[in-house]
Amino acid sequence: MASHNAGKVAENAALLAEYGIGIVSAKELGLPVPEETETSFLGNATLKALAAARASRLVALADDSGFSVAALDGAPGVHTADWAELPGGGRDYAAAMAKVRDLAAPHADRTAWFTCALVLAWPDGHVEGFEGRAMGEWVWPPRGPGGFGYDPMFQPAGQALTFAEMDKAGKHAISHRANAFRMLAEACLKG
Ligand SMILES: O=c1nc[nH]c2c1ncn2[C@H]1C[C@H](O)[C@@H](COP(=O)(O)OP(=O)(O)OP(=O)(O)O)O1
Ligand SMILES: [Mg+2]
Repeated sequence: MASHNAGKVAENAALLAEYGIGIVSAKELGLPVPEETETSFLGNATLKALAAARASRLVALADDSGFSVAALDGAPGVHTADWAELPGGGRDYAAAMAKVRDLAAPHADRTAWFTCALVLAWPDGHVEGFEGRAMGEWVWPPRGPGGFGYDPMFQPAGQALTFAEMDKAGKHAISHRANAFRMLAEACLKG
């Protein structure tokens, strides 16, 4: 798993476990954190998957994902992690969520969504990519202890709970990550 984010690694591990596939993370293998220089989720996922596959000589799965607000023209989008980054290293998601809220609050439209691009890469350079979304609204104040990242400020369409208030199965039933994973499983894991 070409990721250094424990929340993501856990969610993808649970999705893969249903197919009897175990993972080792790039962090556990001591692989470097690649610079995410592309302008799309699929572009950055491809770059991360290829870097890990070539370095580990294993099939690698990368997950590039982010939070988007309609009133902010899709920001933070591919820069979602950057908005949480602290100058001295580490991340502050409470501050990142507050920044989104401050910029979005003047706008009546509260539409928001998560995107997840999953890319599988083989050591020979072959790649397969899939993108999923979860539509909903941003809410304030943030609610819930579960999930990770921006989950406490996202309420999926038709739901009363935020992603952070749902249990793992509840988030997986409708998440951007599970939606992308369903396509990946259909194309690469079944049969
Ligand atoms: O389900 C989610 N629920 C809440 N927040 C989420 C979710 N999925 C992604 N996110 C946030 C975390 C991070 O701020 C950014 C992804 O950034 P992104 O570069 O793809 O991941 P990352 O740097 O955390 O780990 P890595 O690149 O090593 O896989 O969006
Ligand atoms: Mg990243």
